[in-house]
This record gives sequence, C-alpha cells and structure tokens, in this order.
Amino acid sequence: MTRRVAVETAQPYEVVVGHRVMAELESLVPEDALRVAIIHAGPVLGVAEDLAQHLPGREVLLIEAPDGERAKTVEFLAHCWDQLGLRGFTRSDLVIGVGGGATTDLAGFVAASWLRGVRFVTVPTTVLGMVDAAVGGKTGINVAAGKNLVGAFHEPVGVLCDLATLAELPQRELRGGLAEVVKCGFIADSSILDDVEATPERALDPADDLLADLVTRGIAVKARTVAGDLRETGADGSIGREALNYGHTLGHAIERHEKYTLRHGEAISVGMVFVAELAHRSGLIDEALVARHRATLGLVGLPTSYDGASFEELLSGMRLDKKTRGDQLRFVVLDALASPRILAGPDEDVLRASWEAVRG
Ligand SMILES: NC(=O)c1ccc[n+]([C@@H]2O[C@H](COP(=O)([O-])OP(=O)(O)OC[C@H]3O[C@@H](n4cnc5c(N)ncnc54)[C@H](O)[C@@H]3O)[C@@H](O)[C@H]2O)c1
Ligand SMILES: O=C(O)C(=O)C[C@@H](O)[C@H](O)[C@H](O)COP(=O)(O)O
Ligand SMILES: [Zn+2]
Repeated sequence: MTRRVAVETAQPYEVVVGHRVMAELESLVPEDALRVAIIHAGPVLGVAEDLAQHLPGREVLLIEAPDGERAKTVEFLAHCWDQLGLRGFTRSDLVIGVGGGATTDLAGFVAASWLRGVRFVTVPTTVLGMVDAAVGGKTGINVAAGKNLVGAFHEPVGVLCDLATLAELPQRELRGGLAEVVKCGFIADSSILDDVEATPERALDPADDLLADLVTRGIAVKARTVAGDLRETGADGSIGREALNYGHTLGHAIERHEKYTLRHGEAISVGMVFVAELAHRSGLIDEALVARHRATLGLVGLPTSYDGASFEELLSGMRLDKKTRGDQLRFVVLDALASPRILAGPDEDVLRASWEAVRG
C-alpha cells in the first residue's frame, strides 16, 4: 500500500511512503532539469544507482557523502559546490539527497546555497530520515561551536520514503529513528505511544505494517506542524514549529560533547527524559508522565540516562541552542500529554536537579 502525506506550506509537496516507490521520482523531476546531482550515503549506493535509472535523458552526477555526521561539514559542502560548478549546474537543475538525516540535511543545504537555491528532492533511507529529517526544509551542517548551527530553510519539492530500503538498516539505527516517532507521540499524537507500547517489537520490524503506519503518522505530525510555522517564528503566538525540538536542547549538547558517536535519536531520547523531569519539577506534569517517558523509550531500547559529561559542560552547549534568546535558555516542555509549550529561563537549580535525575 502506498500512503501519501501532503505538506501544505506555501509551496506544497507530497511525502510518498510505500514499498518500491522509486518510479515516482520521474514525476518529481522538472522537465527543464538537464542535470541531477544525487548526493548519497555510502551504504545506499545501490539506491542511488536505482534512482539514476529513473532519470533517462538527464546527466546524472553521483556524489558519495562521508558517513553520518561527517557529511555535515563545511569541507564536504565546499566539495559538493566544486562538483556542481565543474558540471555546470544551473538554476533549473536538481539535487537529490539519499540516505539518513545527516545526508539529506547536507544535500538540502547544498541545494539551498548553490546559486542561492535550486530545487531538491529527498529520498530518506533511515526511519529517522523518513519520519523527520527529509520533511520540512531544515537543512544545514555542524560547526565547531555546535550542531546544525549553520543552515537554511529550504523545502524539498518531493519526498520518497521507500520502506524497502530499510531492510538492511542496523537495529541501532531503527531504534534511533523511533526516538523521533515517540517524540511525535508525546508532543502531538498520543495514539503513537499506545501502539509502540503495545507491541514494541513490531515497531522495530522494518517489514511490519505497524512501522509503516507509525512512520506515516509521525510524518503527519511533522507536516502539520511545519505547515503552520515553516520558519519557526511562532508568529501566531502558539509554540509552532519549536514543538518539534522536544528533547533537542540537551540532546544536541550531548551529541556535540560525544563528538557525534551517539546516534541523534539516542541523544534526544535522554533529552526528552530531561525535559520531562524539568516539567515535573516546574509543576507542569505529574510523575506518571515522566515515568511514561522512561518506560516507552526504554521499551524500544533507547537510553534514558547519560553521565558522560558534567552539568556545566552541557549547559554551555545548551546556551547555543537556536531557541535561546539573549541569555535566556528556552526549553520545549509538556504541560500535559500532547500539549507542548515553552519554559523560558528556568532556575539553574531546577535545571541541575533535572540533570541529576537523568545522570543515571
Ligand atoms: N532536518 C531535520 O528536520 C532533521 C530532523 C531530524 C534529524 N535531523 C538530522 O538527521 C541526522 C540523523 O539522521 P539519521 O539518524 O538518519 O543518521 P545518519 O544520516 O547518520 O544515518 C545513520 C547511518 O545509517 C546509514 N544508512 C542510511 N540508510 C541506510 C540503509 N538504508 N541501510 C543501511 N545503512 C543506512 C548511514 O550511512 C549512517 O551510517 C542528524 O544529523 C540530525 O541532526 C534533521
Ligand atoms: O523540524 C524541526 O523543526 C525539528 O526541530 C526536528 C528535529 O527533530 C531535528 O533534529 C532538527 O534538525 C533540529 O533542528 P535545530 O533547529 O534544533 O537544529
Ligand atoms: Zn531531531
């Protein structure tokens, strides 16, 4: 079964989810795109080659990205610019990102920055990429000061999630992807949590329909959220897109501290437990909801504690989070299940106590 989720932003596009949906690529590539650059992760070279078969009559340039976060560097970005320049890529040409979130974030930023913006398509091949990174147009790279600190909002013209590509995805990556799925459950659609909790082993089976269903429902949460607030301005007074950053303030600081050896999903899993503790200590949620964070994330094998850094080290990382305004840290917290809000400038004592609670 092929499922479709519409992302109703100013330039609407579709996310296609199904088995063997690569043939849909042809309809996404504009006729005037004479050249197509496919930037892909190493393990999915076969997927990139398969996509190239669906581009008859176009000049196809395959660019292999360094693995994982090593793709999200200014050096590799510059390498991609050089390649596009050598091949004469013009504004009517196209970039396709194929791989996990790291590869599609980088490919998207290549597309956003080349000639100040060319069209791009994402073909995510991890659960995390499908449910989150490939949709919504946040693109970028990491720099020494922190994760995703340089980038642009640049939306894809289409997203192809071919579930068949997940067959060889390591279990650790599947678990990491479920962190963003569970995040969607806590911030917006609690039925996701019910289903993960009922049969966690099915949620971790790439051949099971439940995973396809959870991925589609997670994409629906993301699509709805970005459609309301693409550029994360919260202009209508609601939390808007920042809700999707649940667990990321501490999560990104941990990733950076660990030099990106932890999976993104693992780090934000700890980050979600941290903000649950913070919300509880700020009188917003009860202990049972905090316990549900630990239980649900634990059921799919995600970490819920971390003691690899001092509070001070992580605090300095958190200060460069994009939600920070001036000297004020801002966290996405819940005030009830599926009801996210911002907690601005919590006392350092409360932060420290919440940190102690996740230190394991
Ligand atoms: N732009 C966004 O909105 C957004 C949202 C969430 C996460 N992200 C970013 O996404 C990144 C994390 O993404 P990720 O978890 O997909 O990690 P990743 O891109 O590092 O991929 C994980 C690993 O799986 C490999 N891989 C990819 N597809 C495979 C397949 N089908 N079979 C076997 N191996 C495969 C990759 O080569 C890599 O080694 C982070 O950089 C995070 O910041 C961005
Ligand atoms: O799409 C969003 O908005 C998100 O916050 C989704 C996150 O899961 C994702 O990791 C994103 O890259 C984080 O964005 P950042 O702005 O904190 O870098
Ligand atoms: Zn994330």
